[in-house]
Amino acid sequence: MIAIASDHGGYPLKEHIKAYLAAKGITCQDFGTDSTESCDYPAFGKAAAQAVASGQCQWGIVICTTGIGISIAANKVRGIRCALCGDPLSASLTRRHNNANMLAMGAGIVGKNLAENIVDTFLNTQFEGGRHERRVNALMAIENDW
Ligand SMILES: O=C[C@H](O)[C@H](O)[C@H](O)COP(=O)(O)O
Repeated sequence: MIAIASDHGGYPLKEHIKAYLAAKGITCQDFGTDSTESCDYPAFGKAAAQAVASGQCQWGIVICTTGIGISIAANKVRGIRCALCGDPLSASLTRRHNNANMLAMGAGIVGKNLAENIVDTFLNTQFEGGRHERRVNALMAIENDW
């Protein structure tokens, strides 16, 4: 199960990715928004991130116009490593090195075909562990410093 969310700027791409994944038999739990009517991205990024952090969903995908605001929102939730990716190599490396559990994309930055490629790469790439595990552990420990 994949948590998916967007603001108005990401809504059309969210709907496209949902349909794309559904055609592959992958189900998304949609945390909104439900139209292109103007809304505020923090609540939607937070809702999808909480679903991932709680274990309700394995992965999260969040989309706004740039991908920046909604990725910041998701990364405010404890346990989340949300990577903003605009290309498949970044999607691959953030899974291999950062063990990212959420993907953010900018609907104004990537087209539908590129977004599909980024999503496929993200979902099909494994964490490498090793030296990266030490770094990810140190990254998450920052949450306990404050
Ligand atoms: O980081 C923020 C997102 O890209 C938003 O989608 C964007 O700021 C929305 O802007 P507007 O209200 O002008 O559509």
